[in-house]
Amino acid sequence: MDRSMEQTLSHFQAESALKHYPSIEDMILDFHHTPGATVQLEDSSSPTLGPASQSKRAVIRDGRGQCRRVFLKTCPGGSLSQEFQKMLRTFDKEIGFYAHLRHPLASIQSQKSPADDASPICLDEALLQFLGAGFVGDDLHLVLSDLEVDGYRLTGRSDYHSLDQAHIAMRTLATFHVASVAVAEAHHLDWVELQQAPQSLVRDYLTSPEFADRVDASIFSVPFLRNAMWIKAVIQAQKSHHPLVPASLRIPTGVTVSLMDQFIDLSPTILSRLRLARVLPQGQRGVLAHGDFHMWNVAFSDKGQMRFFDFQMSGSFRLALIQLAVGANKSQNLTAAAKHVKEAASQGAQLVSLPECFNSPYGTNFFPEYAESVPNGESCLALKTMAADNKVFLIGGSIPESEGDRLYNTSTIWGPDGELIGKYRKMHLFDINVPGKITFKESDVLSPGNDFLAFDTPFGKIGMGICYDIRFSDLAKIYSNMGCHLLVYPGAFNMTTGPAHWELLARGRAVDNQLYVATPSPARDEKADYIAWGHSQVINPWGEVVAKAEECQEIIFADIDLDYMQQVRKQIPITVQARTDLYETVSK
Ligand SMILES: NC(=O)CC(=O)C(=O)O
Repeated sequence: MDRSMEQTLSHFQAESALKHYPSIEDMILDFHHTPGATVQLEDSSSPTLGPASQSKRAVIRDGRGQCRRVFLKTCPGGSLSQEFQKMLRTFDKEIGFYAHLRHPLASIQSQKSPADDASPICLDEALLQFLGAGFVGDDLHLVLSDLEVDGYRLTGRSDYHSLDQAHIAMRTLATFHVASVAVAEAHHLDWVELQQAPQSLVRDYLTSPEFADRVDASIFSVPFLRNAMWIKAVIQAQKSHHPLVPASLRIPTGVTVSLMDQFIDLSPTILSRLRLARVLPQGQRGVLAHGDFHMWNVAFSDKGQMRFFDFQMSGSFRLALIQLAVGANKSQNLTAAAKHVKEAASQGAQLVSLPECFNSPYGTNFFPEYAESVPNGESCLALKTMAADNKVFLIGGSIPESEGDRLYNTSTIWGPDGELIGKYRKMHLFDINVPGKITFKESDVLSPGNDFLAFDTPFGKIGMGICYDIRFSDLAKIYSNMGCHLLVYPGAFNMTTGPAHWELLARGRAVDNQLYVATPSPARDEKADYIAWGHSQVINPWGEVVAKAEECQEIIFADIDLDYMQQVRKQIPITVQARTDLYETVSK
C-alpha cells in the first residue's frame, strides 16, 4: 500500500472514531435541538470534480461538546450554516420519498451474494487505485453513511466486494467523473449553472434517442440533472474518442432518485422498470445509484439482479383532526378554528386538519353566501395566521371558494411559516339520490376541481381529497403511486351514509394502499339542515382505526408512523406484487 493510500485510510479510521451518534438522523436531531450547536468549516484540499466534489469538510459540534466530522455539500457564495440548513431540508424531504420507495426497491433486489472470489477488495482501495488518494472522501458522506435497510447495506467504505464488482464500479464511476470534467471543460460548462437549469431539460434529454441508444434498460425516472449531464458527458467523450473513456463502455442500468418533486409522480414507472432490470440478459450487470453516481451509492447485481439498495429514513409525526362545531356565523367559526388549532399545536401536533366546510354550514344554499376568493379571502387569511402563529402544517378543511362566476369546494394547505402550499378543489361532486333518505346535488351550485394535490412535508407526503372523493378508489391509488403516506379527506358524511360507509371507506382506502387515512368531520349539529355524522377518524395502514371522535366538538390525535407503514408493506407486499404489467391506475 503506498503512502498516500495509507494516510487516507488512517484518516478514515480517525473519522470513524469520531462517530458519537448511532445514526445520521440522531446527529441531525441533536443539532436541531441543541442550543450552541455549531458548524465549523475545515480546510479542504480536495480537487473539484463536478458539483458533488464541492463538498467541504466540516466539524459539527453539538452543545455538549460532541463532534462529528462530515462532508457538507456547499455552493460558492452560501454561508455554511445556510448550506447546512438547506441540507437538513433536503434530508427531510428524502425521508418522505424513500419511505415510499424503499421497500419495493429492496424486495426487487435479490437476495443471494455473488460467489466471493479469492480477493475481495474494499471499495476505497479500488477507488484509490483508479483515482488516487486525493479523490477519496468527496462523497455524500453526511447523508449516506451507516444506514441499514432491511438487512441490505449501503455500500460503505469498509465493505468488501469481489474484485470484479469493485472494479466495475470504479471503472464506471471514474469514467463518469473523468468524462464529465473533460466535457465540462471543453464546453465551458459551469456545474452550478447546470444544476439550476430548467428540469425540463433533463426530461427532454433522458427521453432523447441519443440517450436511449446508449443506456441499458435504464431507469432514470427521477433524475438528477447533473447525473443526466454526466451521462451526456460520457457519451460525448466516447464520441470524440476520449482516451479515458472506452468506446465499449455502456452506461449501466441505473436508478437515480432525486428529490425533484416534479418527477415524483413517475415513481410507478421506476418500479415497473426495475422489474425489467431484474431480468437483464445474462452477463449484464445492474448498478443502482442513489442520487449521484458515487461509489457509496452503488449496489451491484450479478446476472441482472440488484443486490441491495441504499437507504431510507423515516419517523413518526403527530396529526390532529379538529372536529369543529360549525355554525352559521362565519367569524365565530374562524375564531373557534383558531382556538382549536392552537390547542392542537400545544399538544404536539405538527400537522393539523380542519373539517370540510369549516367556515360555513354545509349545503348548496349556503355555498354562494359563504364563498370567498382563495387565497386572499377572510378565511384564508385566518388560516395563514393560524398556521404561522402555531408553526404547524395546516389543512384548512374546506371552504366554498368563488372564482369568476364559479364556486368550488376547496381545501387550502398552509405551511408553518404561513405560506400557501397548495389548494385542492373537490374533484367528485356529491350528487346522490337515496329515496326517502337523502338527495343532494352539489353540482347545482359547485363546479368540480380538475387537479390532484399531493404535497410534501418534512414528515411525509400527503394526498388530498374532499369527502365524496373518498368513494373513488382510483384517486387514492394515484396518490399512493405518487408516494403519499397519508391521505386526508376533510368530509361531512351524513346520518344515512355516515353509519353505513364512513369508516368502511376510510379503512378500505387505507388497506388498499397501505397508508394512513384521515377524515376530519364537522361535529354533529342535530338542528342543522344537513346533519353531519361526525366521528372524525384516523386509520393506519393495517386498516385499524387508531383515533376516533364521537359526535361532538373535539380534537383527536394520532401518531403517523412511517416505519410502521413500511412494516405493513413488507409483511403483505402488494405494492410490488401488483401486476402493473397487466393493469395500472394512472392519471391523465
Ligand atoms: N358529503 C359528501 O361529499 C359525501 C357524502 O356524504 C357521502 O359520500 O356519503
